[in-house]
Amino acid sequence: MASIQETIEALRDKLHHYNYQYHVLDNPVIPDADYDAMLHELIELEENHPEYQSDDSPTVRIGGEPLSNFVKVQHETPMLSLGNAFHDQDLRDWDQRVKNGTGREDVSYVCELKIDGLAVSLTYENGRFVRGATRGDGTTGEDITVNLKTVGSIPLRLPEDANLEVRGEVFMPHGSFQKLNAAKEENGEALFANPRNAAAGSLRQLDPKIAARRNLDIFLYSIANDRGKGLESHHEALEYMKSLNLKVNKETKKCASIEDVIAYVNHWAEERKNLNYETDGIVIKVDSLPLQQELGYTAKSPRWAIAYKFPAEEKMTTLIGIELSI
Ligand SMILES: CC(C)(CNC(=O)c1ccc(Oc2ccccc2)cc1)c1ccc2c(N)nc(N)nc2n1
Repeated sequence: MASIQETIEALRDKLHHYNYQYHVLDNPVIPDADYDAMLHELIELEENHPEYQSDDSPTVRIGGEPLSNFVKVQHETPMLSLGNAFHDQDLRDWDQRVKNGTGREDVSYVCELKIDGLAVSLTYENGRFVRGATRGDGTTGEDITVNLKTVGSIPLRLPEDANLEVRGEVFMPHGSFQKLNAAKEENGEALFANPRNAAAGSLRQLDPKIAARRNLDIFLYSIANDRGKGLESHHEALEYMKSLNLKVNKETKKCASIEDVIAYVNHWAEERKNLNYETDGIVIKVDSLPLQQELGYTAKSPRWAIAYKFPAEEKMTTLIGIELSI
């Protein structure tokens, strides 16, 4: 007969696994009703046995008590911004600067969709999610850990005791955005102008139970401190992140030349309308980490990365109002 503690631990492991399959692999392995039943069984067990409470239990995803304010967080590694490109030629000029800066002709790149959401930083200690923060001004952000714990695609524990900080973009998928605005319309409340504002507004809620209802999602795109992993390329870093159950966008692609990059950019300039989340460009990075180090940084952004910006679409105007809690 398993002890209460063994039962609780086994339930947690199973729920973490089902959560990963559903939110990261987009591959549900049990019906939602079964997941909910197991989650409520765990909630009850934890309530009756507070001595086994754990802050990386799947039950934290429903959100605890509201905060009175957000605590400021200093980023160990600054969250930098990106230089912009608007035309194919800008990308060729940047490629030439990269080649001049490294003395190499054979530079390969990684292309990533630029998600129109909110940049965040996630810190894992001994394989457990211990802190999540907004970008803020790049040096100081806000601790929104309790809200990020409600995002199903953010693992609360990793498959190994890794210590790392990763960066990514939290976003609200189109379907969730439409549902949220329909509910606000129903309640005569001000609508969100776009999914980015809806995601930012949801993460700025002091009550994590509201964030938990907003169906937020995340794509991770860099490791801020790959201590001791000895990774050679950005592509490897992304593979390592995937091996840790971290969600990396599947459209990310390695490109052998800037012409391949331009082909990828022009493909997604059209294709992005078929995605179920907003993008505002493509981020291109030199793949080799040693070449990234050689190129270094300007005051606010890396020389080894650039953002190709898609032309902004005209935005519909909406009433600006105080967001009540839905
Ligand atoms: C490339 C980087 C700017 C992240 N990298 C950093 O922020 C960063 C920060 C300090 C670094 O090293 C330093 C350490 C200490 C001091 C200065 C730099 C290295 C990278 C970036 C920014 C925005 C991105 C975005 N919206 N989408 C995708 N897909 N990728 C993105 N990538």
